[in-house]
Amino acid sequence: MITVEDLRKEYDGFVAVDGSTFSVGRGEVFGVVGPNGAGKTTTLKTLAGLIEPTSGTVSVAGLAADDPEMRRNLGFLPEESPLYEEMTAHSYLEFFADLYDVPDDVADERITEALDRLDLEHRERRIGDMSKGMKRKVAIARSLVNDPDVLIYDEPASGLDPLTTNYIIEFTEQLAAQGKTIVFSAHNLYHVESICDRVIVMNHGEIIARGTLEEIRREHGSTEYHVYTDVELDASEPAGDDRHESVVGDMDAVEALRSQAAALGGSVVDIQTRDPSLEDIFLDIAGETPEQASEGERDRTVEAET
Ligand SMILES: Nc1ncnc2c1ncn2[C@@H]1O[C@H](COP(=O)(O)OP(=O)(O)OP(=O)(O)O)[C@@H](O)[C@H]1O
Repeated sequence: MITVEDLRKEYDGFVAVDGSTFSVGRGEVFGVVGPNGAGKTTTLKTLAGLIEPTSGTVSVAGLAADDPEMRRNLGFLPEESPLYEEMTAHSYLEFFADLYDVPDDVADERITEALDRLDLEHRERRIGDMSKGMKRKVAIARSLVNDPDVLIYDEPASGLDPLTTNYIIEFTEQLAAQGKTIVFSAHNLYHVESICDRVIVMNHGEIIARGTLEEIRREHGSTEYHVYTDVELDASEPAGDDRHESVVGDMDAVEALRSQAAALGGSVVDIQTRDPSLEDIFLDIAGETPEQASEGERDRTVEAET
């Protein structure tokens, strides 16, 4: 559905995206993950035809990203959505449906359905008086007025309270189940873990890992074993109910803990495995946490500006 080949974007000599190649299949939920400044927004805006690449190609459903026909079949949710503060959600969405030449009756039905599904309360309020979460829901509804096959969402759940965040993530899942192709970016890796089929992990403009989460997990990061004993061990931490928790990285170490507990007259009462999170994986690949990478990005930007 989407093909990106050797995409590069420079801003006055500053390389924001450096040779990205990836493809997204029809009906897939594809995550673009990375810390601040990694190049996610630049990548997404290029997919949406809003930024012209310095070099490389982007095609959506066989059309070039700047083809007007492609733009009609795409819904873009910017990271910060400028909304018309004086309008109500409904009139604002009608206005956009009109821009896409959606017939009034179809638009009305589509808008009501989207706002119902998004559970937007107080929809007759002027947008300027709405909360951040409500505004984001209006922006998401806006991305749907033309009933596009492809949705490009830049940080759809960033900066929202956990309840609204979950709502938006679940809604995105429903859109995928309906057959929409969705590309979305996130720096909070947790969101991606729950809904993406495949991801690319970006850092400093480059793709540093790609694949399904399982593939990436297999390749980077390792499973943790949380071993609970009824006696205190050398490196255990109290875990309530007279239990003690030790965290180790492989089964040999688990067996060593079992022997240690037995030597002290105790035993292992529970073992839980924990897969590495994408945060752990990022640290493994990039050698820094996403937060450290963001800091570095700021430094790099300052250097580039001076
Ligand atoms: N118009 C621009 N002019 C100059 N530099 C830019 C411009 N837009 C982005 N950049 C720089 O390009 C790099 C990538 O930015 P981009 O917005 O794509 O990253 P991001 O991963 O989306 O980050 P964030 O999560 O903070 O939005 C950053 O260092 C940014 O400062």
